[in-house]
This record gives sequence, structure tokens and C-alpha cells, in this order.
Amino acid sequence: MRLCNAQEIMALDRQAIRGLGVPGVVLMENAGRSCCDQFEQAFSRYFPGPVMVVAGKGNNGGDGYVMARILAERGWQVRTLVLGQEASISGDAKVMLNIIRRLGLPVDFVETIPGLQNSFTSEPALIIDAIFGTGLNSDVVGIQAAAITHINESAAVVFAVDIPSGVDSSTGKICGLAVQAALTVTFDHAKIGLASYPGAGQVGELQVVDIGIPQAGREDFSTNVHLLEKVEAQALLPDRSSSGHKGTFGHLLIVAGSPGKTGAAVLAGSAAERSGCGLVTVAVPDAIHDIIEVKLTEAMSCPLPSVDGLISLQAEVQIEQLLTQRQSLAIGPGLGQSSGLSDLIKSLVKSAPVPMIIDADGINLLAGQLEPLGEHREQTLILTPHPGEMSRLTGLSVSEIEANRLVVAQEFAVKHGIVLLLKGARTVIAAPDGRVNINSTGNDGLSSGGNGDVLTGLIGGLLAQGLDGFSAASLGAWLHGRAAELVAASQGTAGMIASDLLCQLPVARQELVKGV
Ligand SMILES: NC(=O)C1=CN([C@@H]2O[C@H](COP(=O)(O)OP(=O)(O)OC[C@H]3O[C@@H](n4cnc5c(N)ncnc54)[C@H](O)[C@@H]3O)[C@@H](O)[C@H]2O)[C@@H](O)CC1
Ligand SMILES: [K+]
Repeated sequence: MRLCNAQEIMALDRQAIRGLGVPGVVLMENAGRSCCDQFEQAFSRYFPGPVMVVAGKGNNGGDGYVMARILAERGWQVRTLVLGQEASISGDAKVMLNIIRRLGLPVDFVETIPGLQNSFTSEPALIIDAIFGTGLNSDVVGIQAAAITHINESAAVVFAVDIPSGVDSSTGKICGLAVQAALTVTFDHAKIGLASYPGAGQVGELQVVDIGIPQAGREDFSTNVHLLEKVEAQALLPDRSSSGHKGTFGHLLIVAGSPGKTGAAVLAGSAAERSGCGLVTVAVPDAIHDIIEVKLTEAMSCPLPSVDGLISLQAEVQIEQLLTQRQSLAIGPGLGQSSGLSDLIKSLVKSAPVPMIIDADGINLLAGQLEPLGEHREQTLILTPHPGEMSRLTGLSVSEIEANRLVVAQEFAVKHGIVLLLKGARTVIAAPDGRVNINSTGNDGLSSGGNGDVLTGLIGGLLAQGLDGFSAASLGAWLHGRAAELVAASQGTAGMIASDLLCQLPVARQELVKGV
């Protein structure tokens, strides 16, 4: 699903209104009416209410006045609370406000927090949040903040117009606080903030409705952010010839593992086997090679020279030799930390002749020394940090990263010319050219050790099958999340372990192949 930011939707509105002459009140009427249709469809069991529309001073409030009028016409008991003086409402919103005033529908204007408290004394069954939409441009304070607190503390079911008030529509950042909605109806396009956490957590069910912005005039409109749903994931599947052999489907080299972390190497190797790639070699420190030999069945293994159990810098020659006959490299899971490993990673980033994915300890080994990222060959480079690793890479705090996941990932990818996959609920995948996918699959069962190793092996395997970095990372994230959903369908999420995902990876892929 295409996602747009506030500027993009405003540009579309402007083009419709100024460029094509579609009156703004027509769009507002359509928006309010579509909201009413969705509202009634979802909440008919609450008929006839009471319903309270809480309106801000802008056009989001204007949509709220339209809803108040249409719902009242349809028999609902509606009253409207405007956060501001009547004289402060202008433009299209004023036109719509005037109509409900002339109709004699109940409207209160409140300017103070004590006034607001009086207005919330009678509890509505349903609240329509029309305080802020795409026009929100700073943290919410004062009466609007108090209104949002009242809405969230109320037992009423909440419907959000366009976006839950307080969520930044361009980023998903919560501007101080935000309405928690049960249903959000948004206009023309889903906004980035509705799909990207933390804002996505405020949305409830999401519906996108047409409000009559013409298709004509959109020729120049392109958005570079997408919600990665099944249809988008399907388009990323690598070609697979039925007459292919193991050499056709690529050979991945995984460099991973250390004493105490053999499982990371095994999980990455096993996931790569389940990715559809033809051959997998797992190269580990010689100190643990015997263990890996026992644990891995289909994948090949290879011992690398080690110091104190960790792969040493001397391994570089052997890795380069192996890479001459491999199509991709995955490095990082369970590697441990040493200065030799740090030098090895930096050197491989610069010289690896194949697409490469770096995860876990591989990322930590790069932290604070990002210069090599700018020197990597023309080959694809993918980094897959969780927010803690992203914090070490960028110097930002985890809360700063989590508050602005999309922008942080996008800026890093563009700045360093790499693919950056930021893990977490709604994983963000950012390309060096600024494109971003927000993954739609997954669940909290993925919040346990080893799942990142599975993702690394899976993406490495997709790279070996010839996908470009952005596609491999995106498809890998989708399949990984979908596999977790399939596991959860039979056993729930608590107690799900990383190896549970392995058998479900081909099932998830098959869903895409078959389009079921
Ligand atoms: N432009 C159009 O043609 C249409 C717009 N529509 C609605 O209009 C909305 C956008 O309307 P607006 O641009 O008027 O903006 P909003 O209604 O989202 O916000 C109202 C105003 O609040 C002010 N504001 C921003 N941040 C604030 C803060 N933290 N504290 C206090 N005040 C703050 C801004 O000046 C803004 O104009 C959309 O979300 C949608 O609901 C729809 O009616 C469809 C048509
Ligand atoms: K809203």
C-alpha cells in the first residue's frame, strides 16, 4: 500500500482544489460522509449513541461538523464540542460549522481546561476525534492535550477522523500524547504515521476512503514509502525455474558463531536452507567447528582460524577464497567481539565481491567506525540492527530511534548508501535511494533470542538467489513475520522460539507463490 506524508497529501488536495477547481467543501463533505458510512458499519450496535464530536479549529474539525450533521440526520444523538472560540473557526470548516449551527444541533465551545472538564461530565458511548489531522505541526499542549487525555480516559469507543489526534502523519511520532482510537478512517491515501510505530499503535482498525480527489493531475505524484503487504511481497519473489538445480539457486556463505553462540550460526544456516537458496556454507571458528558439524545437516560447514574461540583476522584470506564461489555473504550472528573481528568486518565491508548482510555482533563491531560503509564496493550492503544496535551505530538513544523509526532508518540508509533494516514492531526497510518499506507482518512471538539470526540467514539466502538488497531485505522481513503469524495460529506467541519459524518459512513463501 502506498503511504504518503502530510506534504504529499496536502499537495494532492491543493492540486484538486486550486488546479482543478474542485471546491474544498466538496472534499470535506465527501470525507465526512465516507466517515459516517464507515462509522455506522462498525458501530451500528451502539445506535443511537450518544455520540460526541470533539473538534479542533482546522479542517479536521470541519470533517467532524459534517459527521455531526449527517449522523444526526441518520438518527444518532450527536453533540459537538469545539476546542476554541466560534470566531476562531474559518474557511471550509466555518462553512460546515455554520450549517450545524443553523440546524440547531448542540454545539459547545470551550477554551479552558475547567470548561472542558464540565463538557466531559456526561459520558458518551462514542467519541469522534476531529481535533488534529495532517495539520498537526508541534507537540500537543493545553486544552487539546487535556481533551486527548479525557478521550483516552473515557470508556467511550473512539473513532478517529483521518488520523488519531497527536500522531504525526508523516512519521508516526507521537507529539506528546495521542488519541487511542478503535477505528481510524483516513482519506485518499494511508499516511505514513498510520503504519509506522509508535503512531500505528494508536490507530485501531484502519480504513482508507476515497473523498473525490481526482486521479487526473497525479502524474507527478509518487511516494517512496510503502506498507509492505502481501501483494508487494509477492512482486519481490525471485524467479524460480522448475528445471533448476542447486547451482541455479545460489550459494550463501555465512560467517558466524563463537563458543556459547553456536546456536546463532546454526539458526542462520538453517534459515538460509529454508530460504530457497541452493547451497549454504556456514564458516565458524575452528574451536566450535565439531559442534556445528553435528548440529547442521543440510548446510556445509567450514572451520576458520580463531583466537580465544573467536574468528581471527587471519581468516580473511580463507573467507575471500570462499567468496570467489559464493553469491552472497551473511556475517555477524554470534561472532563475539574482538579487535581482530572488528578489522575483519571493516575489511570485508570494503572488499567483499558479493552482496553482503551484516547483523548482530557484526553491527556492534562496526559501531563508532562507519567510514568503511562509504567505501564498500558497488555491491549491496544490508545492515539489520535492532533499536539497541541502531543506537550504537548512530549515537541516538533508543527512545529517540523508536520515536522516529522511519526517518532514522531512511536518513542512515541514504547517508551511507546501504540498505538499512530497522527491526521492531513494523520493521522499517530503507534503501540508499530513499525508498522505504514498512513491513506489515509479525507478532510479539519474534521478541526472543535467535529470531534475528533466522532473519539474517533468510535474507542472505534471498541475496544468493539474485534479489537486490532492498528486495531481499523486504521480502525477508515479510516472510519472517508471516512465518511467526503461522506459528502463532497454532500455538500462540508466548513460548514461540526461533527454530519454530524454520518450517514455516517455505509455507509463507508458498502463500505468496500461490497467492492464497
Ligand atoms: N485540505 C482539504 O482539502 C481537506 C482536508 N481535510 C481534512 O483537513 C485536515 C487537515 O486540516 P488542517 O490543515 O486545517 O489542519 P488540522 O485540522 O489537522 O489542524 C488544525 C490546525 O491546528 C494548528 N496546529 C497544529 N499543531 C498544533 C498544536 N500542536 N497545537 C495547537 N494547534 C496546532 C495548525 O495551525 C492547523 O492548521 C485533514 O487531516 C483532513 O481531516 C478533509 O476535509 C478533506 C479535504
Ligand atoms: K483526528
